[in-house]
Amino acid sequence: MSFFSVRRIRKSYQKQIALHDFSLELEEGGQLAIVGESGSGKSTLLRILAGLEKQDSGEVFLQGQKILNPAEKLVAGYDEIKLIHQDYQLYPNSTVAENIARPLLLFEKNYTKNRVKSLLKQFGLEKLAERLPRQLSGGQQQKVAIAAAMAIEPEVLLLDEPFSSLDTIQTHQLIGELAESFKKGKTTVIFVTHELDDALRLTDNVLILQKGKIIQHGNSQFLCENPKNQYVARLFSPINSIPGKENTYLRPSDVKLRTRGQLLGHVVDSRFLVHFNSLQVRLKESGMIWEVDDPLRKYQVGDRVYLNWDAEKELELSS
Ligand SMILES: Nc1ncnc2c1ncn2[C@@H]1O[C@H](COP(=O)(O)OP(=O)(O)OP(=O)(O)O)[C@@H](O)[C@H]1O
Repeated sequence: MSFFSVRRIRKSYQKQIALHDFSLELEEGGQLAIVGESGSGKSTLLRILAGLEKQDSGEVFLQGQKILNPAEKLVAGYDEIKLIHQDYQLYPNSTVAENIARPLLLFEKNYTKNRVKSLLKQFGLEKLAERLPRQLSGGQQQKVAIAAAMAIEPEVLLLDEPFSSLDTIQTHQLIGELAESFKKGKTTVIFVTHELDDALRLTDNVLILQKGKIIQHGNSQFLCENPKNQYVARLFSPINSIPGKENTYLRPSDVKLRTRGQLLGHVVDSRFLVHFNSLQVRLKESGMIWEVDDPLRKYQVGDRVYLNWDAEKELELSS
């Protein structure tokens, strides 16, 4: 049996199925990102994994020990499994160091002092130790919340989109920093998010959840090259439907712009992006709009272009 083992979890709310037969194995120190759209069952799953919500069937084991749900245990939850979400509250009148020390109140003083010192270092919070939460940025507050959750050295850390209040730049920076500190501490982490980009900044081990079901599990290259359905494909880029070929699509980067060839169209819009111009091309025959990358920034609105591609780049995708 692996370190953290989730077997055939099912959960419904009234008639709504939130999770179908969810199973997972994770090794000690392993990291997994679960990507799913809103309502796909991510929060429900994490609450069940933490022993904070009762599943209809299925079991969770940590190091071979069964995680009991609230119907089976007097005090719900476990110190070994910490769940952090966006609304995690810091104590407003306690400093950063005191917030991190809070969960350690019953521990020996010297141990607490050393543990807080080591967490401040691990999370790069040493210079902020004496500040109050209101004197910190949103990202710094999140880091303190995560450091406090790790004070009692949980075996598993569950992160439920804890960064949604931050902007993209802050989120990416924070995830990068956390990824480093998790590696140092060898923490087993499950991170749920609806943003693939955020997931990949933490780990290349990604599981895609849709309507409570596991759709695909793999690394980013595998998922990008072999998407199981349109949702997985669209996590990486927009996709263009090929006229006359049902369920067959092309990524904008796989379309070649030429002066003659397969499909004729006109550029109707062009946007400057960092590595290429992104063109909107109206296809002459079907009237469809395709999104196409123009890496040489050659084409302008109004230009006539032929769109070509290699057959092996075609993606056959169910909805
Ligand atoms: N307490 C509840 N009572 C009834 N239905 C619920 C309850 N909690 C969740 N659901 C439903 O279960 C499904 C999964 O919800 P869940 O919150 O787990 O999804 P999620 O992927 O975390 O969504 P989000 O990204 O929006 O937080 C949704 O259809 C939701 O409406």
